[in-house]
Amino acid sequence: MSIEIRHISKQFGSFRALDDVSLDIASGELIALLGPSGCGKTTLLRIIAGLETPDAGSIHFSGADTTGVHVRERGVGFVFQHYALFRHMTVFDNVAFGLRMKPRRERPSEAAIRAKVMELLSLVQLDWIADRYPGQLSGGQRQRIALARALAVEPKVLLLDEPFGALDAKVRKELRRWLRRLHDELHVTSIFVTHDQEEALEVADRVVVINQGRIEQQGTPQQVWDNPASPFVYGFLGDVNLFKGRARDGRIHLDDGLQLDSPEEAAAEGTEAFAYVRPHELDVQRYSPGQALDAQGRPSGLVAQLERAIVVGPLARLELVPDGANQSADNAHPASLIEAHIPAQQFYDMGLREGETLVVTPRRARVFLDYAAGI
Ligand SMILES: Nc1ncnc2c1ncn2[C@@H]1O[C@H](COP(=O)(O)OP(=O)(O)OP(=O)(O)O)[C@@H](O)[C@H]1O
Repeated sequence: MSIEIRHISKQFGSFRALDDVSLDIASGELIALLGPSGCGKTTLLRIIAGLETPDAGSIHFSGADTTGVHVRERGVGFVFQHYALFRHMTVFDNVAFGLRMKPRRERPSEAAIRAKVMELLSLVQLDWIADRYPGQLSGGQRQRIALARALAVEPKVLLLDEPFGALDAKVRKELRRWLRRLHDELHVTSIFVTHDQEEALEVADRVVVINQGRIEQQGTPQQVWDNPASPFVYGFLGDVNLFKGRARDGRIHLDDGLQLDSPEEAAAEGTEAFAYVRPHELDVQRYSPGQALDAQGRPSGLVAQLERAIVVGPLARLELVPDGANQSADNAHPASLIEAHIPAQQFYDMGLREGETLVVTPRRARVFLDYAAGI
């Protein structure tokens, strides 16, 4: 079943939680709604479910307007972060609940219910705990049972609101891989709400980034990661270094003296510019006098002190303080920390020490012009 979201707006008092949101979700797709706390993800999910009424706009399931359809009639399954299972019922009875509550003429026989529940429990790989009570399960097992219960009534749409939010990092990782495999088997149109970018990028076919009640960007995980549409998305999808500067003579002059190519649209002289560089996009070399200049005598990199190095596993995270001597005279901004990520092996091979002077050079930068830095 496809879902079409058309111009949805929602206010709570004077607060605008959703502002003209439109989105098409294809049948069988797994979409992640990603954004910071309070951006409106849950409100959108609740409107799709029919638990909340929009002030404006409409929701269509496979082309049919469902705006006035009651939540019970929408064929939606839910899994929430704290969707408590019935504590006094066994795992089996929890999963069977929705089937047993069906009107008599739609209700399967007890034998058919048993077969269906056991099939679902084996799908979530928990058929061996059918007789246990929720209090005897781990958090991850409980969420898998909650998912089996949601799937029992064969929903046309599955809505998951931070389903793994309360679990520890390792279990979360296992469960999201498991959810992805399950989705590949079942192909139920699913919407997954999370504020965790790694989770969204790993699980979803398509990621929809929401900020302050509006969609900032949508695309495959690769598309949004490679080409963030705004400073907000850039900052939200991972660590980033922000360098400020101005457009001059067709190039971007950073406050640190470094020059970058201007973005495609011609930058008006003097326009404020923000260059975003991910920590792994910085080359790091040991400094020697004169080395940080290009053939025209312009800085080719930023001279900075290695203040701290954190080496964990295969990665060395370097915290660098830009060298004031290399900054242009009109620099009004205080030096901020630069973070560079290099392979741990390179760190050891170079024999880097805290306190040394290094040169960092962006291999790639994304420049946004005259744009309030959204991070
Ligand atoms: N019933 C309500 N009454 C008043 N304000 C509300 C109500 N529901 C949500 N809000 C506000 O609307 C905004 C969006 O809330 P929503 O729950 O959709 O955010 P979210 O992106 O899901 O955040 P989180 O990740 O923290 O759950 C928040 O500022 C919230 O305080």
